[in-house]
Amino acid sequence: MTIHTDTRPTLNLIRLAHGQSLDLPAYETKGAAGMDLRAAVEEGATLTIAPGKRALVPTGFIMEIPEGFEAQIRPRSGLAFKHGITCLNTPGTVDSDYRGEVKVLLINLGEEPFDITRGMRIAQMVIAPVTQARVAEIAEVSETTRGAGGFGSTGV
Ligand SMILES: O=c1ccn([C@H]2C[C@H](O)[C@@H](COP(=O)(O)OP(=O)(O)OP(=O)(O)O)O2)c(=O)[nH]1
Ligand SMILES: [Mg+2]
Repeated sequence: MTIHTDTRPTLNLIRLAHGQSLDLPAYETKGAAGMDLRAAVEEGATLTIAPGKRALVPTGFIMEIPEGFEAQIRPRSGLAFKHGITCLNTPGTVDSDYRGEVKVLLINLGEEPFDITRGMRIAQMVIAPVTQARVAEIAEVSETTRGAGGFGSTGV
């Protein structure tokens, strides 16, 4: 007998009033890393991002990320490639103790204005484990071959 147990962490989520009719964040394919996020702009309204401008786009939900995890808000490559639309703060960090509405900070790096309408899939959200470190102040750091070399020190 095979017992199938779903070991995935649970993302508890509440749809806000302006998110009620929207699909929940979802993995579009079986192996998708991210759940696509939908724009919770008003029905019939258009949020236009002019070239070079940015907008904080509501998703219409709040959530409880399980402790030990974070959510990363990342751009969708199709929007980036076709329209120059990306997340300004990518990857956006949603802390597990955040209880506000999840929002997506988009910027238009393209040459044309970009129109966002209700339900448009504007970004994706990856749930990932995080480690919190403790900080210990010390007098000296250990020696390594790299030392302080960085920013191209090994060649381009
Ligand atoms: O793309 C994002 C990034 C952040 N947030 C929310 C969740 C996150 O937990 C909170 C704070 O984000 P962050 O720590 O990146 O911003 P901050 O400028 O440091 O703000 P704060 O002082 O509130 O931490 O804002 C989003 O909804 N979307
Ligand atoms: Mg912060």
